[in-house]
Amino acid sequence: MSVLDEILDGVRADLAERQAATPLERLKEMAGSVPWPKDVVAALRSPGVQVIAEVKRSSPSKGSLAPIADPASLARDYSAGGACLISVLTEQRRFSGSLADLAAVRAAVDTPLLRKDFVVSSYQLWEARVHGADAVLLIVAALEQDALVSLVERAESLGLTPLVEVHDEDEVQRALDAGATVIGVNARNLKTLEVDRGTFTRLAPLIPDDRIRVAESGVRGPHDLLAYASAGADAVLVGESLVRGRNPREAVADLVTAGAHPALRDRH
Ligand SMILES: O=C(O)c1ccccc1NCC(=O)[C@H](O)[C@H](O)COP(=O)(O)O
Repeated sequence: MSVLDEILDGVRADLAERQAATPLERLKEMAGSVPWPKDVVAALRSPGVQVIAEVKRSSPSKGSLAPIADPASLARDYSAGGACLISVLTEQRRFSGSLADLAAVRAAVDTPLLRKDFVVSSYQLWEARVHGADAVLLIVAALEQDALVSLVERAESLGLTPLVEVHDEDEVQRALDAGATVIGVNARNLKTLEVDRGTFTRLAPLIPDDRIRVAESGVRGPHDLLAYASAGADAVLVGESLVRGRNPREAVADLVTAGAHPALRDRH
């Protein structure tokens, strides 16, 4: 069984428990008292290469990365450093995240938030809304095409921006067919878990200029942001190097400064 299939099995089991505890109708009522999500597309279209900073405690590829006892405090650092979007991993079994992390980060910062999880059901979109997300990750490899199309539409109807993640040429086409505006190319191969930054260079030209291209994984510092930028990235998504570094605010600020270089402005 692949790592993705293993993760998805766990996600479905945990989801069934949450659905039993909180019926969808209750979630819908709760969403009524949560502010409408922020415009993530506009934020990502700001001049320069934008930085998406991730709250990531552990991962299947590296195991434990950082304890992150206070995700709200880390998010405040990311926000102070100039992150355009904060990604909060909510998957529990392999990434040690939770919806409580998302809610805590929501209460701490005004920066737009991405719920980073393995979304297989519209129930998870409602959860994302209720816990304060503005965007949700949809992984093409985890979804049949009709499910992808329906989740993109449902996310947008709830005001959530879908970040549609791809790993190869076929998945780029599926993301485009599903009408995705924001497309993330993940350099981490879901079968081997190895990072190959060349994946972005190969796939970015297949994504039209009117979409937003996000380079995900493998950013160790400003040099990687600049390399992704020269291959066409409008934004980079960064986890490990920020949570393992000594000063997340400065690390984000260094990336933001690199992304704001005059040569990288007016890219949209
Ligand atoms: O990080 C993993 O090991 C992983 C394994 C299987 C599916 C997804 C995985 N990571 C999710 C991500 O996409 C990254 O957290 C994100 O792109 C940040 O990457 P990095 O900066 O390299 O931590």
